[in-house]
Amino acid sequence: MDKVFVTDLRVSAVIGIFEWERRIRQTLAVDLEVAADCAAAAATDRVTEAVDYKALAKRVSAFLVEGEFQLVETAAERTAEMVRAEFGVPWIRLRLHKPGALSGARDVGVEVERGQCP
Ligand SMILES: Nc1nc2c(c(=O)[nH]1)N=C([C@H](O)[C@@H](O)CO)CN2
Repeated sequence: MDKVFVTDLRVSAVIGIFEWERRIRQTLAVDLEVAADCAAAAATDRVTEAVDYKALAKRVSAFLVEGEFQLVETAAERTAEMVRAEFGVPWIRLRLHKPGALSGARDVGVEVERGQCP
């Protein structure tokens, strides 16, 4: 299966369950992979035949900023749903990191995988 991926996409967003977290922005980092037919894009050499990683990153960033989610689970699940619907991809794996959120740990987060590989 071919994939298009974006790694370490940094987004500054409201995220968290505590009252103090609702008043600030924190960094989220997103790694995502989506199933894509790279041969079809390569055959035409046109981005219109590809999953445009620039458009994908822009939309994911805006979605996370607008969402103001509490849990990283909710943010990951809703983002995966949105990408599948709007970009027409049959499969996605998304890791959402909230670096520095846990004292004593470098990173925390979740990984979700949704849909079927073609
Ligand atoms: N499984 C989760 N655990 C926790 C979350 C979360 O989103 N998913 N969030 C928090 C707080 O917001 C934390 O990041 C700030 O101290 C705690 N546990």
